Amino acid sequence: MADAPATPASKPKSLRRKGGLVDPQFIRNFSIVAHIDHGKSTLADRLLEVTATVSKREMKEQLLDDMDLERQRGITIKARAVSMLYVHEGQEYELNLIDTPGHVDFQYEVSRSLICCEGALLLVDAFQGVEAQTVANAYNAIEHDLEIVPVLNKIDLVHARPDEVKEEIEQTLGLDASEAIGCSAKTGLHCDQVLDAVIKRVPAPTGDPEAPLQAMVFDSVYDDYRGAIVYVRLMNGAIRKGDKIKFLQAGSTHDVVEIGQLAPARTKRDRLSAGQVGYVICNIKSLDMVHIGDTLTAAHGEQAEPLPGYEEPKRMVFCGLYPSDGQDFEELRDALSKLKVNDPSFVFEPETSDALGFGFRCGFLGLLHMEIVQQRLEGESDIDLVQTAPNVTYRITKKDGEELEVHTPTRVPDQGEIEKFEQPIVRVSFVMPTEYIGGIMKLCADRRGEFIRQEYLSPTRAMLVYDLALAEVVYDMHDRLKSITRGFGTMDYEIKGYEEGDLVRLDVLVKGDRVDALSIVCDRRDAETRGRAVIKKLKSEIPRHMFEVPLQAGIGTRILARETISAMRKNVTAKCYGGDISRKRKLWEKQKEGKKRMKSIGQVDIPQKAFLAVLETGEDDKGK
Ligand SMILES: Nc1nc2c(ncn2[C@@H]2O[C@H](COP(=O)(O)OP(=O)(O)OP(=O)(O)O)[C@@H](O)[C@H]2O)c(=O)[nH]1
Repeated sequence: MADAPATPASKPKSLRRKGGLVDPQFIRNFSIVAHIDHGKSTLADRLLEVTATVSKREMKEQLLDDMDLERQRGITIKARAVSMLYVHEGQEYELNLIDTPGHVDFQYEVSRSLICCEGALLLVDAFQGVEAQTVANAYNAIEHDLEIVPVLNKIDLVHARPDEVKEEIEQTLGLDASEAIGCSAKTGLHCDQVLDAVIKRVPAPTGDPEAPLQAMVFDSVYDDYRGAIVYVRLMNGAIRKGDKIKFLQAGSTHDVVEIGQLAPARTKRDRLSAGQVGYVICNIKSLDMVHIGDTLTAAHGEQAEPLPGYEEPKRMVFCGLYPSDGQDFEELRDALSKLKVNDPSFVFEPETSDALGFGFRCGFLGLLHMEIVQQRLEGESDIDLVQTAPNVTYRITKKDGEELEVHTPTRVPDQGEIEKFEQPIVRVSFVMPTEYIGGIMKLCADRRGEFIRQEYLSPTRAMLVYDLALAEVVYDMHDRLKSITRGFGTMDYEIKGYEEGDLVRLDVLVKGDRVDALSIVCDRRDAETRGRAVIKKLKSEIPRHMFEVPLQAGIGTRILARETISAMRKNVTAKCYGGDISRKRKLWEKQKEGKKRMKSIGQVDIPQKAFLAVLETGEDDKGK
């Protein structure tokens, strides 16, 4: 367990130098990298408890995941930093745990957080073993030159297999796992050893507290009362309340109103110096002015060099969001603007669709990010939304030399005008029990994946690496992987770049009218199968009308698939014979509710679900 609290007789040596600056040699900055559900948040909670940063009574489960939504989904979305004091062999240390999001959509944030650390705990579930994100996150940490401390979690489980998992770590990552610490984040067993290992194995930061201020912005959150709260890691120099500071990338200068650390609540400090991690508040009224990865320095006097590599986060997935009721357009704009204040990586712009009216095209870092934004929208406003199917960003060079970045299939020019049609390609790693290798290979082959390599992690588990079009991955790759491997497979991907493809725009016509929200971009060779599948799905989703509704899919004027919804008079109250008017009313009410989620195109009512018909790949029809 933790060292006993200091008594006057055994007062630990302070980590401060004369003059009050914290001596960098007594600071350790580290993060925990892990595959989802391997216990990162639980371990973070335990470390806070062992260091008495939070008492058991105060300990709400998974303190670091403080957003409601994160708690619901059990996924750490935004990076956070907590400072803990810990006494090791009579010396006081400041341990800063920088929490990183584990999901690929937030890769840029992960990368910025890792720059702020000197070491990382590589947390692996001692039963599940190494998974796709374990590998991806570990490589990421190795690339950032971090000292990696392997930790096997959940050793309390009867089926834990620590020795095999150690071997998997050595085999896949080439790390020495002989001294890996076995712990249980749930019971607290050996969690103190984890902290001792952090102190012994993670190097101290090397910054100079006397040099000009240079700090990395690795996260920010928006607070309604205080404005933007900027999380920084000081590389060099010091910062005090009242200082004038400058963001080098954004070029803006501000007065520092408050500085402090998270312990884990915001705790004011007089100053922060090289090696430390904390927050800065400057009354900044919009998160748009704060860029993750930016460098903070002094506004006057000697300025520091910008830290390497600021990047705009890349939005790879787009979809349209439309209010079901056109009246709600302004309300939706307000809701989206409010969301953006807290999440600058999300973008939106107004767009009109013949089918859906006025709405917004929204850009996300990835599919999970999209889901999260939608859930927040639904949770925070009660606008009834229609969402179009997600698509990726294409690059098109036209014959007249014009270059376009296209976020929506409707904007794809006609085939005859296109010289070059490019799409994003990702490198995907799958980790799974060996018996499913065949299934995954088939899935990737069907999606025109390019095989890169296969590795055995242990006699029973393997890793497959493929290059695939991002468009093939964003739709349902994860779901298919889970179903093929009965839940035992995991995947992760990184963007490789753009490559030319044989792509076409496939249009859908409902009763002769092209429905722009139903257009998709796909590989020419898949167009017919996709077209058939979409039409078939639409047929099952669109209710019968009092007239025939022909459905067609095609490229340009060439029709590839056709179905017809036959006419019917729908009399839903017919079965309520007898005169019970209240039952009839209930049915009518229900119908009205259903109508709200519909869009009328021409004379045809299309339910919201039908707009997702474009996700149909037609693979099921091929007998898979
Ligand atoms: N038996 C056992 N269960 C554990 C242990 N540590 C974590 N768990 C459980 O594993 C599950 C996942 O733990 P989390 O801490 O939420 O995992 P995480 O890695 O933070 O997950 P994300 O935040 O989704 O990335 C929870 O149900 C925990 O209760 C452990 O040492 N032993």
